[in-house]
Amino acid sequence: MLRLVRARVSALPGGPEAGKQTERPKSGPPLVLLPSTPPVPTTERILQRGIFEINGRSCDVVLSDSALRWKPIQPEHPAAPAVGNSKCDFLSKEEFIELKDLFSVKLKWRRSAKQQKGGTLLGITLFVCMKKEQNKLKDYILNLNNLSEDHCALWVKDLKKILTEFSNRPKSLKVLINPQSHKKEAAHIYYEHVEPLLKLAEIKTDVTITEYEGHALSLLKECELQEFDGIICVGGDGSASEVAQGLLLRAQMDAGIDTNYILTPVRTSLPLGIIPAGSTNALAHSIYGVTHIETATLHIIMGHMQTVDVCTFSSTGKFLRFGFSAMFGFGGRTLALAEKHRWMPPNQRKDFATIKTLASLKPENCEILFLPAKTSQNFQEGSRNEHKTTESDYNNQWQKIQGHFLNINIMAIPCCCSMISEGLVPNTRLNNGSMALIIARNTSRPEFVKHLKRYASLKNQFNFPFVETYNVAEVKIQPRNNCECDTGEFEFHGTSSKKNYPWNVDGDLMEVVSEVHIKVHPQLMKLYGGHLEEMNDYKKVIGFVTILLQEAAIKCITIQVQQF
Ligand SMILES: Nc1ncnc2c1ncn2[C@@H]1O[C@H](COP(=O)(O)OP(=O)(O)OP(=O)(O)O)[C@@H](O)[C@H]1O
Repeated sequence: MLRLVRARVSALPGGPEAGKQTERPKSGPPLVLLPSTPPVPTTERILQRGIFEINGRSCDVVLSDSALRWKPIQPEHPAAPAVGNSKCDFLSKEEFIELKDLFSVKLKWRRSAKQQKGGTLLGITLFVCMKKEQNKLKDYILNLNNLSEDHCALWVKDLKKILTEFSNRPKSLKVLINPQSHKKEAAHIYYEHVEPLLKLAEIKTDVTITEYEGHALSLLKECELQEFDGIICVGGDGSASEVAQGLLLRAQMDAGIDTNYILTPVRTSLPLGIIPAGSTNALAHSIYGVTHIETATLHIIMGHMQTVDVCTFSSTGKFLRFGFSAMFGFGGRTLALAEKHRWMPPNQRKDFATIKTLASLKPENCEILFLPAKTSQNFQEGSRNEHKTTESDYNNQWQKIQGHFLNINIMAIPCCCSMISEGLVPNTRLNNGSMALIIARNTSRPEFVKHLKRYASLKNQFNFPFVETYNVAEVKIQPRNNCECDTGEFEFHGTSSKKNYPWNVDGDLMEVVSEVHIKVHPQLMKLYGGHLEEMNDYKKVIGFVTILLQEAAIKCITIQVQQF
C-alpha cells in the first residue's frame, strides 16, 4: 500500500520536458508517494546518531551507510493522545533520504554580507538529487541545524567519506562548449546553470570554448585525457556528434588501430555527457528522456551511465566516420541544399531546403543489401505494413532490395524531440545492438509528403504501401548511376562517372562516391544518462527525428502540404 508522506525519494533517470531554466533548490521535503514503511536493509551499519533541528522540529537523526533517517522527538505529555491518532502518527513519521541520492554536504554558517569565512555555525546542509515528474531530476536542500561545531564536523566527515565512495561519480571533467550553438546561449547555459552545480559537487572542470567547426574533434584526438573522468559537450546534436566522434577516434588511436580501416572498433573508456544547448537536441532527449539542463547536469554529477550503440560508416573498405543515424535520398539532398545556403539563418535555411527538395523530388536508383539483426523486433506495432522482419524470415543471410527510393533512414538509437512525441520506431533502444532501416520507395509527391507528415503523428507511421521497415545489423547502400537524378537543383559534385552522393549523418553532410557500408557496434560508448527501463513514459517520448526534418521543417511541411 502506498501512502502520501513527507519524505525523500531516490533519484533515478529522467523524461520528457524542455524547460531550460535551472530553478533554485528549495529546502523542505516534497510530497511523494512512498511505501508506507521505508526500506531498512538488514545489513545497514549505523555510523552516527544525533539530534538536529529539521524543518523547525527537533529530530532524532540516524546516519547509516545507506540512508539518513530522522523522526521528530515526541514531547512527553500526560495528555498525549493514544496510539492511532492519525495527526500524531503523521507528525512522528520517520523520514529518510537514501545516501545514493546525496551529492554534496556543506557546513552552514551565518555570515554578514562582507564576511568570506567564519561566522556562526548553524548546522549542516545536504544537497540531494530528487526524481521529479516526467523524468526530470531536481536538486533540493535539507538543513540539519545544530550549533555544535564538533558534532557537525563529525557528521560532515562521515557524509563526505560516503560521497567519495561512489566510484562512478566524476571528479574531474573536460568541458567543450560550442558558442555558436542555436541562439549562441551555450556558454551562458553552462556558466549560469551547470557550473554552479558542478562546483557544489566539488567536480573539477577544464573548459574549452570551441573556436571553429572541428575544433573539439582535433582537440580530443591530441589532448591529455588521463586526468579526466568524463567529457562534457555543451551544444546541439552537431556538437555532440563531433565530440562522440573525437572520443571514439581517440580510443581507436590509443588502441593502435589504423583509423583508415576500422573493422572492429574498441570501446571508449571515458563517458560523454551532453548538456542540451542546440536547436535540435535529439541525442540528449534520447538519453535523458528530457532536454532539461538541470536533469542532464545531475545525471552527470550522480554518475548515471549507460552504454550506447554506434555505427561505423565505410566505403570500399575504407572507414569514413562513426555515427548514430543517417539519411540517404531526400534527407541527404535536403541537407546538401541547406549547406549551400549557409548564409541564411539556420531555421530558414532548413525550411527552405526541405521545401525546395520536396518541390523537385527525385528517387535514387540503388541496391540495398542488409543483414537482419539477431534480435527480432517489430517496430511497427499497430501498423498493417506487411514488411515485418523476423530472424526466421531471413535466417541471418544478406538480403537484397533493388529499385528507386525517395528516402532511406538508418537509426541505431531512438531520436527524440518534443514535437514527435511518439516514435517512428517505438521499440528502438539505445543499446539493443540493431538499427532501424526505413525505406520509402518511389511514389507520388503527395503520398511522400503524407508519409513525412506522419513522422509527427502518433499512429501507423509505416502504413503506406511504399514504406518498408527492417531491423538490421548491417546495411550496404549502392547507388546506381542514374541520369534522372543528376539534374536540377541537386547538382552532384564531380564528373558524371564519379558523383558524390549526399548523406545526412547525425545532421552532418557526408558526400560519398560509391557504396556506403553501415554496421552497428553494440554498446560502443558510454553516455551519462538514465537507463531507459527506468524512465517513466519513455515509450511515449521516443521516436524518430530525422535530425534534419526537425520541428520547424515538419511545421513547414504541414503548412505546405496543401500546395502539392
Ligand atoms: N566556434 C565554432 N564556430 C563555428 N562552428 C562551430 C564552433 N564550434 C563548433 N562548431 C560546429 O557547429 C556545429 C553545430 O553546432 P550544434 O550542433 O551545437 O548547434 P546547432 O546547430 O544549433 O544544433 P543542432 O545541430 O542540434 O541543430 C557543429 O557541427 C560544430 O562542429
